[in-house]
Amino acid sequence: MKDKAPTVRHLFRNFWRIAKPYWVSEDKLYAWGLLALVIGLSLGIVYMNVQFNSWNREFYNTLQNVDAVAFKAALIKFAYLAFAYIVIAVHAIWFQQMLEIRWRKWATLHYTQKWLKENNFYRLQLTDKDTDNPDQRIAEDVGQFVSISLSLSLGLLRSVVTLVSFVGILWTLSGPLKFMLGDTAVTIPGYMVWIAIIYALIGTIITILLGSPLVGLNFMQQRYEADFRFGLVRVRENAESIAIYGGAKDEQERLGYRFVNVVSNFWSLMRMNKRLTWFTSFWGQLAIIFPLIVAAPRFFSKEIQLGDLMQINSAFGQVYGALDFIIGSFSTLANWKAVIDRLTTFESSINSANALPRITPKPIANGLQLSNLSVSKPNGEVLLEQLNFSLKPGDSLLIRGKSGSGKSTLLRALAGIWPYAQGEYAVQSNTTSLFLSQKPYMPLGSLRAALYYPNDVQQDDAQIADLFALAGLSHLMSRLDEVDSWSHVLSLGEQQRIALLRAILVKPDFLLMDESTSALDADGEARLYRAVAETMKDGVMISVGHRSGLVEYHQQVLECQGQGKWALAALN
Ligand SMILES: Nc1ncnc2c1ncn2[C@@H]1O[C@H](COP(=O)(O)OP(=O)(O)OP(=O)(O)O)[C@@H](O)[C@H]1O
Repeated sequence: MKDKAPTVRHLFRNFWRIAKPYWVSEDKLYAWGLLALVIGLSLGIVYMNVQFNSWNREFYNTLQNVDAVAFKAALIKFAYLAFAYIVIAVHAIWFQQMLEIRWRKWATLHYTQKWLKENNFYRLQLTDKDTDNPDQRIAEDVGQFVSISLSLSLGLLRSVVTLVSFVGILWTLSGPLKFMLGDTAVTIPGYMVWIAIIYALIGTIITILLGSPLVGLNFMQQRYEADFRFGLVRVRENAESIAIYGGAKDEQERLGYRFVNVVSNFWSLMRMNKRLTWFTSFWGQLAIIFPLIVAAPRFFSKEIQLGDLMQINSAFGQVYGALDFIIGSFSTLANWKAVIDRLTTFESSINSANALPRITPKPIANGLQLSNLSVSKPNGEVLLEQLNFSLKPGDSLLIRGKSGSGKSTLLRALAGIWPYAQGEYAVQSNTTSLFLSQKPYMPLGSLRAALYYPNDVQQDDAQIADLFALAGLSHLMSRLDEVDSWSHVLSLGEQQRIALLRAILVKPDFLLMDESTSALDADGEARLYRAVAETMKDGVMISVGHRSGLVEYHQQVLECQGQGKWALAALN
């Protein structure tokens, strides 16, 4: 686990690297079209604000002139303006959210595919040093990235356009400020504009100084939250083992440690936010009254009317509001940077997982053939050195040896998922293979789906009934289409029997079994092995197992002797 946020110098380059795939994807016409629409509506809102601003002058002048007719007309005008504003504002949000969900949908699919592609999710566990909790990256960060990117960029655009529009208005309205500096007469044209800029600049600088620690703290908060959640998920997934060990107290402590991080980091966030809010609220409140104070002398000297004063006030508010955008969204900006950092790390972790070597099997006419294949641990320690053997359809091999000698790892290499292997591996092309591990995988869904996983479900109930009878699972026949969490409901032995039946139903060309009958009694194992061996009589069957009973179903044995050594012998 890393302890501090990575420093991403090229924030915008990283942003574009993450964002670009969508904006050049097959959805690009829709994406750019919606963006143009949202930009148009945002500009419409600025236009309406300009209208409201000049309405201010008209309206307040009717009050100063005590003109009831003009007052009524101004109210009617307000109703039109307000209606148009509401329609534009509603649709601006609507289309922005439409763009947001399309982009998120696309990006989530993109990341899920990238993560699942070519076993990257598995390889990530082997290489992963930087990326914690890929599930959170995909489920939360992608959504946040899209939503913050849109709101920030559109907010920025709106602020710039507001600024450009209202600086002109404020310049014209505010008039020059004239005063004497010693003997010299000084004139500052459009002085309210300068005041607004200085006011916002001071605010921004102080906010940046106060708010900068928020970037790192937000990053760490997300990480601690995810670590804590992961801890809870582990307890749920290993509920039985923890209960049997009586490990609840220990787990409570572990979860407590993880949650302490969540709480203490949150306190730091609170302190930073408090410091920041003291200032931003003070500055925001001052902004309401400040322009009135600064412009009041010209009102009292009758240079401007009440309407002008109010219009100046509203224009100052717009200019300051636009400049204030960065101030107000400082924590969002910090959050955005943190999300980009996390997605960038995730993306590069997937890339490095993807870049791990792959052993690409060469095609041969039939069976499989290993020539000088060496299998190692991730740290380079050799488990099996220069393996040479070949198996033809109808052959079967039993792999034995002491614990830790590399039996499972060899099966992983043969299944094509272990990256740390060198040498030649040739295999018949266009074949199907099935890997059964000691703890079979039961997908979420019906028992029937689990039985055929990962192939298409068939409806051959007569065959399933025969197989269930053979495996002693007839009591499950009536629950075939029931959806349940089968990995928790079924005993390990039952799950292993389901997995073996899967091999019979799927009838692969290559069957790799890693102690997949370890939880069965000797009789059950013999019955099922016989049926599996019969199914595999035209395929290749490779088993890892310790039990002597397994010898009967295999023709050859590979003894893994540790430190790279091995020996191959014929059985029977
Ligand atoms: N993902 C991994 N990362 C690091 N080391 C690993 C990984 N997987 C396996 N190893 C190491 O490789 C060695 C061989 O493991 P493997 O599971 O192949 O042994 P095995 O012979 O099948 O043992 P057992 O009979 O106990 O199942 C072990 O020392 C193990 O710690």
